[in-house]
Amino acid sequence: MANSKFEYVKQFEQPDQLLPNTWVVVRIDGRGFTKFSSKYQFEKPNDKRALDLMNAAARAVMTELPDITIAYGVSDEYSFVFHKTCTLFERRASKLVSTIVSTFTAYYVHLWSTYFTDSPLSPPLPSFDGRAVCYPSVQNLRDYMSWRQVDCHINNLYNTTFWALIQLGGIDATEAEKSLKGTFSADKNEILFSKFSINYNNEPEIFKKGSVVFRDYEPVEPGTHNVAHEVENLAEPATQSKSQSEKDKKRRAKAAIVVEHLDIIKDEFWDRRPWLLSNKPGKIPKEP
Ligand SMILES: Nc1nc2c(ncn2[C@@H]2O[C@H](COP(=O)(O)OP(=O)(O)OP(=O)(O)O)[C@@H](O)[C@H]2O)c(=O)[nH]1
Ligand SMILES: [Mg+2]
Ligand SMILES: [Mg+2]
Repeated sequence: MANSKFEYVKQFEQPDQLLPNTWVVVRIDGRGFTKFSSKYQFEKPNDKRALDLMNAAARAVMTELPDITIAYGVSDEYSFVFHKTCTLFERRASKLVSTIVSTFTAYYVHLWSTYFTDSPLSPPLPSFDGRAVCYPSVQNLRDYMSWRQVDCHINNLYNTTFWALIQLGGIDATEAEKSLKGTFSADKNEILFSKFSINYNNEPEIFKKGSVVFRDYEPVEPGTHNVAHEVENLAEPATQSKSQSEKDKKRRAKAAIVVEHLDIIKDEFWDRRPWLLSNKPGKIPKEP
């Protein structure tokens, strides 16, 4: 077929393929959620309905995009991790980011009324931005995840203390900010405990640790017969029989996608779930 004289405009499209063999993280973040959360009267500092809604939307994204290995969410943000061998959309950044952002936003709006039963959405509707970043090593990826979880902890400890001072201590925001200026974690723990008898350790895990979403198979008990070994011994994709990889794919599709509030900084989380960062994508433990 002859090209039209307009077709040259295609040349203006720039390639945006992400670096091969790197872990791709797509992080999305709610636009103007300071205002949005006040419009819908989110509870301060944490609104369980809002977090459950974020988690439900993230689960839906992971169900629709089986290439996502793991996701981590806190506040109005979510990070989705693609395996380093992932070739979805030829690793084009704009396709990956826009698909995640629109799928997440669509489910956020669709599921809104399930979590906010008494406040129907009205314009301006919630929207999210997104970006993709490549991490070349497992260590870099884990440091990224740790960075987000540390951020969750620091912000939550601050916000919990700040709002306790206001809601329980009866002081205003300016005074609360002033009394927290220059304080360390230990000081905030002390303020919570001595002034309000709140033991920060007893705060809900979802607030303290954020939410991690992943496909679950039987976790490996440290020091026991190990599925990790089996995962490592599974054949490379090239040598793995077609029927086995088909079976794996089916089990992966059927696997439960769980939302947990666990420490993802320490090794234990990753050691118990070796399929998450395995060199061999989609390799899952053998069935018992
Ligand atoms: N009250 C309340 N507010 C929340 C909750 N989760 C998120 N937020 C609000 O959402 C904001 C998220 O912070 P940012 O993403 O940095 O700020 P933003 O207003 O969304 O601005 P942009 O992301 O730059 O568009 C917080 O500062 C809170 O105001 C919650 O559970 N309760
Ligand atoms: Mg935001
Ligand atoms: Mg944010």
